[in-house]
Amino acid sequence: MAVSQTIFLQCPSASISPFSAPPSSAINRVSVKFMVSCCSVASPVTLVNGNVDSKPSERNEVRLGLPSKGRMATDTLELLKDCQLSVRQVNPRQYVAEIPLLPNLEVWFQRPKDIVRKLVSGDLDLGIVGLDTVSEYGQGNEDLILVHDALEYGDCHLSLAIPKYGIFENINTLEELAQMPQWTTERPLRVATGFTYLAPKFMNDNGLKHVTFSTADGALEAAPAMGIADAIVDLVSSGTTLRENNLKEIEGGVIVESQAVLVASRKSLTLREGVLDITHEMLERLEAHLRAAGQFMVTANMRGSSAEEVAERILNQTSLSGLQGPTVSPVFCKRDGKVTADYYAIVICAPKKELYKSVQQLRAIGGSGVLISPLTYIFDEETPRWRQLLSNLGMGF
Ligand SMILES: Nc1ncnc2c1ncn2[C@@H]1O[C@H](COP(=O)(O)OP(=O)(O)OP(=O)(O)O)[C@@H](O)[C@H]1O
Ligand SMILES: O=P(O)(O)OC[C@H]1O[C@H](OP(=O)(O)OP(=O)(O)O)[C@H](O)[C@@H]1O
Ligand SMILES: [Mg+2]
Repeated sequence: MAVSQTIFLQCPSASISPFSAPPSSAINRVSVKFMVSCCSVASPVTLVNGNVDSKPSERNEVRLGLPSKGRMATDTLELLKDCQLSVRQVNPRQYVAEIPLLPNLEVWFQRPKDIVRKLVSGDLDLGIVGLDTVSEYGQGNEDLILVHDALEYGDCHLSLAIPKYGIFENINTLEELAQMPQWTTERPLRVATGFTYLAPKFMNDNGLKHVTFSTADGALEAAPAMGIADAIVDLVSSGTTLRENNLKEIEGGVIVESQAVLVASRKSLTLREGVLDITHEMLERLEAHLRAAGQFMVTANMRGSSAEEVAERILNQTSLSGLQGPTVSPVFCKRDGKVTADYYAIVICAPKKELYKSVQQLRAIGGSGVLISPLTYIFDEETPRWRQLLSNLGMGF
């Protein structure tokens, strides 16, 4: 079923029509009508995202969408490489690639918003993008499932920001902004944003009544100083751009906390052969890698009278207890013709952040020859996210 959202663009600034979201489960193809009302005649144009056919596309390959450019692109390829899922791309302008370790998988490089649109239209099965993009372009569509919701890069948040000066000087919360007497039907709060779904929805959900929106593709932070808008809704990560443009965030103004996520189409997971298996392998590798990324493996030698005695010394130190306690093994040598163990080799995992503290504690209890090595994976028992995914798909047990 095709669903339409009508956006009215006016010149010189645009105002987005009252936000009306279709029931999310009903969307499998989103068509957008732009009513261009700055010209003398309003002319509706219907655009369709992705597959124009109503049948699911017949293909045997599983398709993964990865960001083709922007700040997510390199980090995504790096993460996959760290999971031994290196992407082989013949040249940077070729948009299809492969992951040799996952046969039957095609990688398609796309702009992040197009990845989400193509998941919804059924032209992709899996994708890696920011949660902000999933929320904005997925519009709550129930066909989109977050397989991994925290890939630990691309951190930012979508936030409402207002000037630090003028009538906003003493406004520090969303509630205070909403209660300002200035906003009326004739003179609404003007918000500039590229997030034309989430921003109106947020304002609506929070009871801000007199609001209009204008949209632009970038450098939104300039809009208040240019007199085009009173406030902006945009992504913030370090906060530098807001600061440099004399803008501030306010309490209650965060719309989405975002980072990179692995997202899939429910239909693909349940109906397309091979999607679930590839998703399982990707999820296992991602989880095992991300767990390992925060830890180092530490080995050391320690003099002792028995493995238990050495273990006890280690366990008495809070930052040395490892994942499931330390591994302690005797180091044998021959003395006076007798095989004995005066030393024990110990292996622990130490959080990267506490590495130096761990080394100091090891030394303090007699550790020597301390070796530190990076970890590639920590595979635990079945990942909780896999169980959650199966139960979400109605396949749980
Ligand atoms: N400081 C940041 N600003 C914007 N996005 C960020 C930031 N930090 C992380 N991200 C994440 O990176 C994603 C891609 O942003 P980026 O600006 O690189 O590409 P884009 O917005 O698709 O392209 P363009 O800005 O050229 O339109 C965002 O959707 C968001 O999830
Ligand atoms: O909090 P900060 O670390 O300063 O980052 C936030 C800025 O980064 C993004 O812009 P981008 O660099 O993508 O440029 P754009 O406006 O052209 O999209 C975003 O739209 C903000 O403007
Ligand atoms: Mg950008």
